[in-house]
Amino acid sequence: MLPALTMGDPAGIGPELTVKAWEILRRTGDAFLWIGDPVLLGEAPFEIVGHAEQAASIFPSAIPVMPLTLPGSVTPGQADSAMAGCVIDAIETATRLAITGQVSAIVTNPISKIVLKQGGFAFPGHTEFLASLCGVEGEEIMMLASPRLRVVPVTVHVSLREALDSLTTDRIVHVGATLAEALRRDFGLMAPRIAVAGLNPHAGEGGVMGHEEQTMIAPAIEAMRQAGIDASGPYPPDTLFTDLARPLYDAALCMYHDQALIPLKTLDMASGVNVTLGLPVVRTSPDHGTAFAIAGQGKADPASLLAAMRMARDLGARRAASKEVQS
Ligand SMILES: NC(=O)C1=CN([C@@H]2O[C@H](COP(=O)(O)OP(=O)(O)OC[C@H]3O[C@@H](n4cnc5c(N)ncnc54)[C@H](O)[C@@H]3O)[C@@H](O)[C@H]2O)C=CC1
Ligand SMILES: NCC(=O)COP(=O)(O)O
Repeated sequence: MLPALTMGDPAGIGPELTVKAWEILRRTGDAFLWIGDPVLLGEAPFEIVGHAEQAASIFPSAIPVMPLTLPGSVTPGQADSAMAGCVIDAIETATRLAITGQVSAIVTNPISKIVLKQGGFAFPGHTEFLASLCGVEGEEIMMLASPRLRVVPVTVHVSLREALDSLTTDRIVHVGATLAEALRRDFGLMAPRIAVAGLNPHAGEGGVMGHEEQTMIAPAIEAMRQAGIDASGPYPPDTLFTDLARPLYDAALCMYHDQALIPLKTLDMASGVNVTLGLPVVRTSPDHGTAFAIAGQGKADPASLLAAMRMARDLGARRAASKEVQS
């Protein structure tokens, strides 16, 4: 089986990345099925398919497309909320194919959150939408993974103020437990080590710079340890991502979005992958966004999308193997 790749925002770099990824992957045989309006593929050869299983044999010579029709023309770099319905359609179709076992994974091209919101979309991003489509709202967890770092933010697409208000010991434990399970099952780490970041400067410095470490985070670490998870911390966030610290853990559990994503994108923007944990299906995505400013100019680097494809393949294979062992 092969993964389904969604078109993402039609005015972003998704279409260009799709063609660039196909040009590279057609030589290695790592096929994908693209879901979108073929008008976005420009001069690249494509072939319409009715079923995902037709895609593999087509892939060496053309991009296999499960077609959708955009409601109007697209100017690269010019976002248009009238496209939202079709963008959402692509995600829904990919999810249906994954849930019904017709594709091995969902790989998503970037969407613009503001454009979709203006188009009436009720979710902050793919992560939450996919959880809803899969019937596991609240279970979804965002991980960003690269060769040098894995990070998981406990709070995701909310303002910093809201993030602080919504952090609880229970939520930290829940996210930590899902992370530990995913590191074992999907990443093949038998005894994963989770480093938990503090929230405040110097991890609170014994309560002088904030109390959340003592009242909320340390109890969560203790609860995880009681459950057999190798969690440690809370560590001062400013030194948790240094070259010396990173080899000491397999994933960093962070308290908010930017605490997690800034170090990852600074270290590894080109090869970072966004993975949604807690879903019944595999979903990966490049770590970057729509990059409207460079769309349609031939400048977009497909490295992160290629890394997302590779990770989808590896995670899908590990999940399939673990299902076989269980049955
Ligand atoms: N998974 C998703 O669907 C994601 C969507 N977004 C959305 O993307 C939109 C734009 O977000 P920004 O914060 O501007 O981040 P961005 O990642 O789109 O762009 C940040 C900078 O990186 C450059 N860049 C990004 N990807 C590149 C690539 N493949 N090759 C060369 N240069 C690249 C851009 O030109 C820009 O200078 C927002 O609406 C955001 O919501 C952001 C992250 C993930
Ligand atoms: N900053 C990461 C991001 O925005 C990814 O969001 P999603 O669309 O994958 O939920």
